[in-house]
Amino acid sequence: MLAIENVSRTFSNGETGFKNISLSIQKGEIIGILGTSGCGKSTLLRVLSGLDVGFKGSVLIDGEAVSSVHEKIGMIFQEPRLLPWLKVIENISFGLTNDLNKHEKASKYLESVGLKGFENHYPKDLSGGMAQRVAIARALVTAPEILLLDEPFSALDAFTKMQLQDLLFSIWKQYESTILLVTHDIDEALYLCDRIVILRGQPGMIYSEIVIDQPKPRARGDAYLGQLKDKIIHLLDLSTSL
Ligand SMILES: Nc1ncnc2c1ncn2[C@@H]1O[C@H](COP(=O)(O)OP(=O)(O)OP(=O)(O)O)[C@@H](O)[C@H]1O
Repeated sequence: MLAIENVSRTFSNGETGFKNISLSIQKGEIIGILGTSGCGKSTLLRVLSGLDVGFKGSVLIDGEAVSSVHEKIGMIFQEPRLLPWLKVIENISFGLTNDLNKHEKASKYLESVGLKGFENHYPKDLSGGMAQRVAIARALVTAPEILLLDEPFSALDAFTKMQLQDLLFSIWKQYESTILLVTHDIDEALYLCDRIVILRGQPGMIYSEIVIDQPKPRARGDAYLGQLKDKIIHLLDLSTSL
């Protein structure tokens, strides 16, 4: 379980990324974080990942405080961030320094993201969607219990995006990962998440939380999800009066 208790992050220049965030996330839950630009979503993920430890409050994984990068956490960013001089398989196994089975493990996750046969390609020879699949495999190879995703599909075309959303769903089913998904895409959050947390303000605070009590996999374009989308647009204060 991931417990976030009254966490705030203020930077040395006095800027506050977000404040007073408390959330309790159960194993296997998929939580969406939605909020307009600048409300602190990326800052929150950096804090949860252990990359940014200058926060107030507490972040606990299974009761243990996060105070540095944590082996139970895997992170996926908007861009794949692959090492261009390494082959696909080497990019995936990069974090498994002393693991004798690193090649086998990397091959397994390469296959789970649908890239069998691309082991020896270099990042420059991959499409954006393929590169992001490699980034997903690289995050999975250390078998993290919690996956933090920061707008992972926002740079991709609509079709690739849908394919990778389905890939994320199948990974969640297979590995029972706990997932925190920061996204600007309300449809994506409604398609994948059990709960959506809405941040508002600058600094961002939790404004609302919506539970999506619909079994997964869900149908894209479902009428009930459409109603929830309208509600979320309202909660985010995005609707314009014409
Ligand atoms: N290292 C930093 N130093 C100072 N201020 C920062 C730093 N990182 C983030 N901020 C500030 O914290 C606030 C939240 O930024 P953050 O990038 O987390 O927002 P976001 O919700 O992820 O935005 P977006 O949706 O545009 O990616 C912003 O006002 C930003 O300027």
